[in-house]
Amino acid sequence: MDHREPGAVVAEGLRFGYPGREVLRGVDLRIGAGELVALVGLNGCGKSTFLRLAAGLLRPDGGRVLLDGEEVARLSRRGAARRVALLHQSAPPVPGLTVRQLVRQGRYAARGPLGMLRDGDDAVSARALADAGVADWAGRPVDALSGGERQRVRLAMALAQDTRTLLLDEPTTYLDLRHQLEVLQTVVRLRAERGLTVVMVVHDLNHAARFADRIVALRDGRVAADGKPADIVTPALLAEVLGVEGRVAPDDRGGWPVCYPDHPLEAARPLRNENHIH
Ligand SMILES: Nc1ncnc2c1ncn2[C@@H]1O[C@H](COP(=O)(O)OP(=O)(O)OP(=O)(O)O)[C@@H](O)[C@H]1O
Repeated sequence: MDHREPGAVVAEGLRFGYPGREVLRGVDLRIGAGELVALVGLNGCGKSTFLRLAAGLLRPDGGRVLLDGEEVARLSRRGAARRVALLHQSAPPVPGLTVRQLVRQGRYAARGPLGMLRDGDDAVSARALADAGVADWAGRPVDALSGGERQRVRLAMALAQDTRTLLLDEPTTYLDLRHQLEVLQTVVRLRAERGLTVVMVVHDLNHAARFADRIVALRDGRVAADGKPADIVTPALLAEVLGVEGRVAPDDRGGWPVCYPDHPLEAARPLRNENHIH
């Protein structure tokens, strides 16, 4: 795996804290170009913080993140936004702004120095609207859409950046089951068609196990487990990383592991091995 390839994401000894709260305590992770990785862990374990560091929106306190072999913290905002797009749960939309207008904002990094739209911008925006399944709402104000509809518009906005790397922070939040599957299948398809690298935070371990090539679990500010779903989705992962007692069995058609969570544990069980539980 060449970690200087376009699309590769590497974290080395990554540390970050908010005032009075240490969140990441040394994350080491190497994601090759074209991988589809699910990031899992308890609420507050630092998944969104990791994505924000990888997108260059936060600066590490220690260590670094490399995109295509270049240190993100040294890139300009625009330079980072040409390499990586982040879908996150952002602030409420500007009143009256239409879906088309919002999605075109995703093109800002690709524009010239005076913010001029370039040839092809409209085509890229239109393709992003179609890929996210929101083309029919292009003329509607974003603030008049439901939570689930807005979430798909956020996906379109991230796709409009047309980057090799996509970071998706809970892309299925607010979506009904059908649209959760539709978005995840779209992500899988785009990864296959365009060779995208995708890192997505998902809370549903069954979605992670079915759609991702690899699952990375964070706990206590570090990578607690990292591997193929079939290798690492076990009752131990449920107990030690997600704080749940449960069972795991292979899907009878696809073979991927399916979790049956039974009870929350009082606290996540101590890690059996300091580094990796698989
Ligand atoms: N802007 C901030 N200022 C201070 N603390 C913050 C800030 N953003 C996040 N935190 C804290 O940092 C920790 C990690 O937050 P983060 O959002 O990265 O977690 P997460 O794993 O994405 O959680 P969730 O699953 O709930 O989305 C949490 O304890 C959170 O309260």
